[in-house]
Amino acid sequence: MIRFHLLRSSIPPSNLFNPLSAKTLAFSLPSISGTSATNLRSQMGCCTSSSQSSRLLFRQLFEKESSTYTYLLADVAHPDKPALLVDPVDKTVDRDLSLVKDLGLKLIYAINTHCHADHVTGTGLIKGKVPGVKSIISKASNSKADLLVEHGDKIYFGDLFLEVRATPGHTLGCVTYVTGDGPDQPHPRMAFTGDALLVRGCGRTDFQGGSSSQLYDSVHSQIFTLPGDTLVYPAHDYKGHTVSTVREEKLYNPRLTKDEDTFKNIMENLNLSYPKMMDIAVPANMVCGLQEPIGKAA
Ligand SMILES: N[C@@H](CCC(=O)N[C@@H](CSS)C(=O)NCC(=O)O)C(=O)O
Repeated sequence: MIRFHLLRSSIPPSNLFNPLSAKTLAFSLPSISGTSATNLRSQMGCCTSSSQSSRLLFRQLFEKESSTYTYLLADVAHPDKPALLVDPVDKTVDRDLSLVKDLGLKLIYAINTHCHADHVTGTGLIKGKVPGVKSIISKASNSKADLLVEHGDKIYFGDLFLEVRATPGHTLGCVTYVTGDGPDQPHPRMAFTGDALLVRGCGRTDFQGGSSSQLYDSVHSQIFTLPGDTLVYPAHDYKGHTVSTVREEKLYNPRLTKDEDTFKNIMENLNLSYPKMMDIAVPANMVCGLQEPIGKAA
């Protein structure tokens, strides 16, 4: 048996959020038995990530209709190779699960950065296809999931973890997941920013409880305070970018380098049309995604 746990502990509180009391949610899953996993272990120890960590396997995956990035992370130094997916999309679930299988990983979590408005999360489908996978979203999203996380929580997969940072503004429940700070954790750190911070952009703030003032504060207090070499991995890109760094965005982000009033003005004048899938995606994502492909669900 291997143990997976989500640890609720304090990280430096921001002026936005109350510090949390320590709480651990623990549960067990059967260990994987598989032979190919052992053979793959040594091959996967290097050259799989932009961050230097012998433990981390990292893949960035793309869904082209919604221009969404899904991220696969696993602790390949752990005997069970526990893995998680950040922001899976319903249309690419089979691709993602094939990769997990090929690499001999044990998927334990399907995580969302927020309740998406432009595509249906793959979380519900994944839970139907891989028994034991737990879905995760923020409590502040008011969505359903197996585990509802809050600012300061740590999501462990093997000996690696993601820290939860509340970054509301695009939606009320947006969070950024940041790899741990410690000698055995990936270096540089990696921030999965969802729609809070995009490469040279940011998420819109005109629906789902969005607020440009809140987004400005979230990015400056929770993302721009990370080390400059922290890799920024967004949930979307519409221009072909794949990754940035905190240092780069602090210097060159055309919206967030401005003062707050200018930022608010920019956000009020984006004039974006509503996402085509919004009326389907938001209700589905409130329950962590449809259990059946679109059109077949009751
Ligand atoms: N045309 C797309 C939706 C594009 C869009 O609105 N993207 C969002 C993130 S998904 S809700 C956004 O925040 N964009 C910010 C920007 O500056 O582009 C569709 O119809 O799905």
